[in-house]
Amino acid sequence: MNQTLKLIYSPETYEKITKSNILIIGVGGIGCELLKVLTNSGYRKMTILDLDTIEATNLNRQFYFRKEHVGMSKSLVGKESVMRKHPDLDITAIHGSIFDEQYDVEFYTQFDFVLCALDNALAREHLGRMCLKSNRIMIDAGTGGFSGQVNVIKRFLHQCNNCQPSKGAPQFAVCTIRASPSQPIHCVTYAMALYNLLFGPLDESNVLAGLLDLAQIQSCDKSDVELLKSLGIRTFNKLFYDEIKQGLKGYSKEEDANAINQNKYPISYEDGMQNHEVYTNIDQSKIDQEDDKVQPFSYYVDQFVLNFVKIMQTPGVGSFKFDKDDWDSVRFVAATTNMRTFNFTKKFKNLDPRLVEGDKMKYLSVNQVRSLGGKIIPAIASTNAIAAAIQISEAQKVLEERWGKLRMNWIQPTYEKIAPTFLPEPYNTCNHCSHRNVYMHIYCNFDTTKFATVVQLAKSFGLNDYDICGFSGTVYGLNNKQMKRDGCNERNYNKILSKFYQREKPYSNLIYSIYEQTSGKKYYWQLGCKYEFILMHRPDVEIPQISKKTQLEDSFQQLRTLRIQRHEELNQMRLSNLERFSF
Ligand SMILES: Nc1ncnc2c1ncn2[C@@H]1O[C@H](COP(=O)(O)OP(=O)(O)OP(=O)(O)O)[C@@H](O)[C@H]1O
Ligand SMILES: [Zn+2]
Repeated sequence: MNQTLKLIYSPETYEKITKSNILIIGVGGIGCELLKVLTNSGYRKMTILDLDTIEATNLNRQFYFRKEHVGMSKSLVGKESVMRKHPDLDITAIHGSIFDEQYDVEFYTQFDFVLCALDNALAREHLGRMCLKSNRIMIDAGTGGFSGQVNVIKRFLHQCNNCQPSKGAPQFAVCTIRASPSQPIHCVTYAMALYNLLFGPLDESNVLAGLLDLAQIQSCDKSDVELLKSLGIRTFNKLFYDEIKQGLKGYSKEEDANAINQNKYPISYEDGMQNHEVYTNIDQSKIDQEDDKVQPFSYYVDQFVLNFVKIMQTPGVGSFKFDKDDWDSVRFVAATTNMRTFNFTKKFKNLDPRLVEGDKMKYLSVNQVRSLGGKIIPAIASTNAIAAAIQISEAQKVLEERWGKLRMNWIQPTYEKIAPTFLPEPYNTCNHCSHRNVYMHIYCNFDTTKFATVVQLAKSFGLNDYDICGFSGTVYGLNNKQMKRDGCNERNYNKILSKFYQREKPYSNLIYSIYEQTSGKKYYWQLGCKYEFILMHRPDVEIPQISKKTQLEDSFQQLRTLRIQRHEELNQMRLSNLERFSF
């Protein structure tokens, strides 16, 4: 036993630490700090997962990465760097997204707990749900500037991140031109850096430095509008067509380049302008109001070049910095943001952006871009270090099973302190983590009951849109398009329930859940508008039995009331969310 650690931990705790197997999601600012502290605190076995590659902008605080690593996988380089110092550790590095299907409930159950070091709400929510489903404790951290928060979620004990929809405008850590932008904010950051590069002073640290031949752009005759326009078009094609087509610079690893290639869509100025007539009706005298709307795609293609010309002709060009009160710069940045979004929009089908509803990435209006651009705040390395240290101290409580000692911790710059507070209990109508979401228990013999019986049962409850889920995912989805298309429903209909659990006999605590969904739309599901029935294995019960039969009517009454309340809340929330973002 390491002598220093012996002074810190009791022998029992030390043993638990050395034997634990943990999952770390995100190897960014907080993730690197976590790795450092964990590996110096006796933890030996861990899996680290990150989807991204290293950017030049990460180097100032993500200290496991060096200049020569730019373009390489964060998790793989992270592992290599740590193992150089601690060669005997057992670290698995995964270059992938937690949204990937293979990271199912079964994947999570191999770990003792999960440390979350993510930078976006969508991924965090997903992780939260997976931890709830797999009954794994999630220790989550987030920072923004000098503020931060560390939160612990143990199922049924603490509020989950669906309990209360987040209020207030989110802020973003200094972001970055990410190799694979997954949120509008990443595209906005790129666009702002591009503005500063093209029209600002020479700045070696600009993350896009070296991307364009600036000498040619800056030395051109600014009174020649036609020349400026052709330069604008050439710049457009270079950025959004050539660069994207070639594969991103710095991708040394072949598989990275391939993975990215599949999700990239080059767009040339000429193609982008194809539907140009769509927007010629826009009343230029009401351009301010037009800035509130998401315009057709070609509008932004045109705006890129128009504003390029305009800015190039503005006296003082060469010393500009993105300013959210300067409308030419805002419109240029909005146009760039949307082009970049196009480049990385995965399911793009049509030039009209309004047809890509439901896609994670959508186009933004000029005003939305302006508002996002104003909210970017810098990432501070020491805040990340504090957050990671708190996470690890909470982790120790988890291993020691001191549940009552777990805390929500606020890092508050104003008061120069870390404020631990009690973790709130589950919101009693939360359909994800509250006990109340389990409205009924149904006992049946998994070895004899078929999914057909469960389907009949669900029908008799009056459910008309539901999924039956086992530990490792959906087995039967009544309206699940993919399951229907792949013939899964048909195939599974006559199978017995134990079919999906055969590796795990005896199945004493295995369950299936029936989730009712009030709408197939993703945001409803995310906000918890679903009702849950739990099927449990009882070898002696041949005909499925409902455990709380007498409360059946009550349960439905509750469901109905909840449904009405939820719909009202949802509608309000959805509207205000949609106004802010178009995720
Ligand atoms: N779905 C996901 N799956 C896996 N990792 C993710 C996912 N979403 C985000 N991440 C990772 O979480 C990490 C968050 O780290 P951090 O907040 O430091 O962001 P960053 O992109 O490295 O830096 P910046 O502050 O410049 O945005 C990133 O490395 C990012 O790749
Ligand atoms: Zn909850």
